[in-house]
Amino acid sequence: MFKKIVIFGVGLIGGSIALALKKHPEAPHIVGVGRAQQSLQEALDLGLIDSAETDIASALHAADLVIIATPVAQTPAILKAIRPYLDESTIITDAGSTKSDVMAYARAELGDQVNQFVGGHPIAGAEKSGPAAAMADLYLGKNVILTPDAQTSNSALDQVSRLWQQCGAVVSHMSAQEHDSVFAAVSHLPHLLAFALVEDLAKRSNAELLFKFAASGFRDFTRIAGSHPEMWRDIALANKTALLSELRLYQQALSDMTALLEADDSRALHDLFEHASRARNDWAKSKIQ
Ligand SMILES: NC(=O)C1=CN([C@@H]2O[C@H](COP(=O)(O)OP(=O)(O)OC[C@H]3O[C@@H](n4cnc5c(N)ncnc54)[C@H](O)[C@@H]3O)[C@@H](O)[C@H]2O)C=CC1
Ligand SMILES: O=C(O)C(=O)Cc1ccc(O)cc1
Repeated sequence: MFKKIVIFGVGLIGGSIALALKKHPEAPHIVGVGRAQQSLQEALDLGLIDSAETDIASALHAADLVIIATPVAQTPAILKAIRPYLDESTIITDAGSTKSDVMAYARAELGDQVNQFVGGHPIAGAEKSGPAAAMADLYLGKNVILTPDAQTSNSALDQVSRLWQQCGAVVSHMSAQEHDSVFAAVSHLPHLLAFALVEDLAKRSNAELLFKFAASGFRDFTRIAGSHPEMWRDIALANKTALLSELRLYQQALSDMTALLEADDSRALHDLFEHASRARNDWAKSKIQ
């Protein structure tokens, strides 16, 4: 178990790591470093962290792990700021939703200490953000992807794996590039579609009427459009190439569906819905087991 952990960004993701670790008998001392004094104070009041620091040198003194859980575009500045205070055994990891950008930032900012960096991404979260949204059981049974490369130290990788296992998660490894192409399809694209649909309706002159009668299907499809704007701006820009390719595939799927509807192709529409419905139900069943 780590003895002193510094978390940059004590919101939903960083705060949930802190709460999960606090359930262990030998819980580490957890220091929070934040951008907004108010949310750091909230994290202290909620008992997510043991102390709050604004001074990076004191925050990092004798720290054995640094976790970056901020929007991904904050990563290079944080790595630059901590570099002078890292000793040779301090491990650095992150929880960002994109990984090629983060791995490149680590190579650019950490120099010969890049082997101490382990890229990570918990596949668990919510449309809610901030310290008050943190949950001790957020990671129970959930996947965490780590993206080691040829330079990553095995010992750092093992220790970060164990940290996530202590939070109840199931750890897998992938290259950063594979990670970004998988999550462009199953996470980043759906979030953009939800934002696009809500925005399209919200801009219409009869938006009030539309929202008044929208029901559970709309709620399910658009829940994630309530997510944090800065976080999603950063994810979209960081994973732009993979996301643009998913958007093009989706546009083609919409064009194909439009053509079927225009042609009143009842049989093809039914087959498409049947195939998609079976795939969705099989996926949901496989998640319950
Ligand atoms: N929300 C989700 O469901 C998931 C989010 N992630 C990733 O985790 C990261 C954090 O997301 P959340 O916890 O949801 O966001 P959040 O908004 O709940 O928390 C982020 C915290 O970082 C702080 N912050 C921002 N810039 C900072 C800086 N330069 N230095 C120190 N603190 C700073 C903010 O004040 C905030 O308290 C993001 O990179 C996101 O892509 C990963 C998996 C799931
Ligand atoms: O709210 C939801 O259902 C999510 O999908 C949360 C989420 C958001 C970003 C991630 O990188 C991983 C999980």
